Amino acid sequence: MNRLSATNITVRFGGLTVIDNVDLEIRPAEILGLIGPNGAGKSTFVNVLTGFQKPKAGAVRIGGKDITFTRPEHRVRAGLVRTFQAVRLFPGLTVAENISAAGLAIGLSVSETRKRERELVELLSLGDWINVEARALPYGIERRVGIARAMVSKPAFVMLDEPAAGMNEDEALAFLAVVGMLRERGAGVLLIEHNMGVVFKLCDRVQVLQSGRTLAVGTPDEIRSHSMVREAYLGSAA
Ligand SMILES: Nc1ncnc2c1ncn2[C@@H]1O[C@H](COP(=O)(O)OP(=O)(O)OP(=O)(O)O)[C@@H](O)[C@H]1O
Repeated sequence: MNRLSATNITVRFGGLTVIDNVDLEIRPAEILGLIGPNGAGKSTFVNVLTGFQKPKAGAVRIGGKDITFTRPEHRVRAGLVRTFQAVRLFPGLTVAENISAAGLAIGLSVSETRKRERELVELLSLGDWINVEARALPYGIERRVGIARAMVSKPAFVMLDEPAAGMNEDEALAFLAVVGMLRERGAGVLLIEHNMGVVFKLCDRVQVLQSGRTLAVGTPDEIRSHSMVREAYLGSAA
């Protein structure tokens, strides 16, 4: 089974160790929640997985193949994609054009791009929006188009860094359905999310980072009842 694995990852900024010897694994068709207080190192870790940050030590592998020092665009070709905290759509292009642009950018043919664009529009219920320019989209739809763009390459692993941030309740619920769909299609998903209700409902496993180290990893039930996690992070919210 092809897994995305990171072993013994260490990241330093100057003299500051931000990630300290952390292991993480994402399996196909699972959603792994990555949680922890502000500054715990979650975004930095995703940057290491996706190639935007070189680790000081450790290795990242997909299906055993070492990709630690490959560039982000190579990782996309290897099946690993991310969405960004800030949406990066072309404001003057329509939804359909934004999705197609992502397909053409990774070298798909025009006909294959069109085919995948239609599939994604259907899958993500974007039919009412295809001819709308990105600049005019409601926020939740904009984020969904961002996910459609990330999915054009049919990724095996998808990294979502606070994808529901700024969404209203309805948008967040619609979004959760989309993340579930990624899993149904067999993708391994890493989800950074501050809403613990969402994390515990959606994720198959949860990894807790604190000060750049793994405090705990387990099923939502295990994490909810983990005494150190409750003390350090969840407080009475659990
Ligand atoms: N480029 C950088 N240079 C120096 N320090 C950095 C850099 N990027 C992040 N840091 C520091 O690394 C630590 C981890 O930051 P990171 O953004 O990964 O945490 P996070 O868990 O994603 O936090 P949040 O939940 O607030 O997004 C913080 O102390 C942050 O200030």
